[in-house]
Amino acid sequence: MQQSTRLSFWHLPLVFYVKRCRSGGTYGLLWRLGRTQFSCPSRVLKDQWITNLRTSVKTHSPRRPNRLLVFINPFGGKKKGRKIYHSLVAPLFELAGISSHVIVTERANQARDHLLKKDLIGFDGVVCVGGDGMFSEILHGLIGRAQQEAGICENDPSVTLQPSSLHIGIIPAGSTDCVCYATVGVIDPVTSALHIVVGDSQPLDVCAVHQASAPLRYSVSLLGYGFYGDVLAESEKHRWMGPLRYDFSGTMVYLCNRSYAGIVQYIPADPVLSSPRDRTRCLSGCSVCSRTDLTGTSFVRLVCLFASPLTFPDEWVSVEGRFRCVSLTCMSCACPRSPLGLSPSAHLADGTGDLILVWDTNPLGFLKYLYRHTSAQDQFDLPFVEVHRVKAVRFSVPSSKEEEDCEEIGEPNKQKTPDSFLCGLCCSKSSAVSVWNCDGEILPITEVFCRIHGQLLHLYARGIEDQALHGCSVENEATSYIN
Ligand SMILES: CCCCCCCCCCCCC/C=C/[C@@H](O)[C@H](CO)NC(=O)CCCCCCCCCCCCCCC
Ligand SMILES: Nc1ncnc2c1ncn2[C@@H]1O[C@H](COP(=O)(O)OP(=O)(O)OP(=O)(O)O)[C@@H](O)[C@H]1O
Ligand SMILES: [Ca+2]
Repeated sequence: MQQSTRLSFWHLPLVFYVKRCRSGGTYGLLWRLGRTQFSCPSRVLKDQWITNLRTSVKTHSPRRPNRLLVFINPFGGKKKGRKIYHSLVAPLFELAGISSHVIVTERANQARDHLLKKDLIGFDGVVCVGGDGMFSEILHGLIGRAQQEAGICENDPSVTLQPSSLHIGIIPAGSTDCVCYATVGVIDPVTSALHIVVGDSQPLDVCAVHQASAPLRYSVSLLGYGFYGDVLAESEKHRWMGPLRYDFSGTMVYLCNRSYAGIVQYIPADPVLSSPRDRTRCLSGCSVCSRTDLTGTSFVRLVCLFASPLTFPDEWVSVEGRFRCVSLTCMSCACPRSPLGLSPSAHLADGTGDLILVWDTNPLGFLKYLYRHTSAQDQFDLPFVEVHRVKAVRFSVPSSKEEEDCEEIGEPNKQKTPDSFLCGLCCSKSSAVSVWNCDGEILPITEVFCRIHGQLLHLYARGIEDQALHGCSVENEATSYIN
């Protein structure tokens, strides 16, 4: 059809562009393909128009991809990855002249292994069709590959990791799609595909999670111990429920009313630059992220501290007690379930993470904390919740002796709640330790050392757009055109 348009109406070239539309929420805009036809009195003038348009598109968006490697997880979310890609995304790539090599995965970790081992020459970026788990595979593959190529030992917490040269595009087709929501503002495959087409670039902080006896992991969204670890572990038993498994497991785990002992040590970030309670939001063009100085961390000190965190007590803050949950997030973690996220003022690319400590409390208090994630009410304005902007975190479990001592002296978090007020409903016994939820993957260990690496990844995105700044269809961007 496009071909016949081209032959019969050469004097009526079609220009495609992006138009913005409001989404249902306060932030985030949907992008749609707009088209406009104009008339040209002569072929010569039409050719001039086309040449000039092509040149200006190239100049204004130098990162537009030509060739993409696409991984589709056919089992993510509601199992619609393949359909979403072929019906909504592939036609846009074709229109924009992007060629793609598509791999529908047949097993978990296939995408990661491919990125670690196979030839990637000629690709400008990698597209992930799936959820946060699939994104995590791609993130591990690309970061691992970049370190291999640079000859860097990624397990060494003192080294500066090398960013990957390939951008990642996320086409949301998972259960939570937190990374997509927190970087684009909407869960919409067409919007995400158009951000890829125009070659947007959004840097992203990555948290390296070092464990003594297990391989290094990376996290960009939630690294959570306690409640979120337990919810994930429980939800794996109910995968067949699809996205609903999290609500079901969340309720079950909530009813178990667990808390866990822990020692949390952290290096605070510079409080002059920003604060997790400053009520700002990291939006497209964020000034905090663009001012980020990635050279500021003292790496020598970090490595010493990994070996023995008490070496430099002036930099490390240490707290100990019983926690409902300990969460570390490099971004807001906004998602449809929690539109402002776990830490609404967190920044995508400022080189810091937000450490949220929810001390043990009564069941109603914890419910209040959880419920506030669904509204604009401040979830940090509760006496048993603390939040700190940090550069590194170390978590360990006190020995039983230490734990007894801690209970005797009465820690800030004080009164011990009963182990479980509905014990037996979801668990046969309550465990002394939880697991970590690392972006939706279970880490069955307790002791971790985490370091935030600023802007280690780049996405085809531009951060959440503020609806107040961009009215519907006000600013448009050329995507492509057909003559
Ligand atoms: C009363 C309503 C409370 C609603 C509380 C909503 C809190 C939602 C916070 C979501 C934070 C998501 C962070 C993203 C993490 C991703 O890297 C990861 C991989 O996709 N997703 C999960 O681990 C998936 C984690 C999903 C956690 C869902 C927790 C649901 C809790 C429900 C508790 C209900 C209590 C009812 C009591 C009667
Ligand atoms: N072909 C496959 N078969 C089985 N598992 C796969 C396959 N391809 C990828 N996976 C794994 O499936 C896991 C979940 O996928 P994905 O993240 O896409 O969906 P989800 O879990 O429903 O969504 P979310 O992570 O957003 O909650 C990923 O950890 C990934 O490693
Ligand atoms: Ca950050």
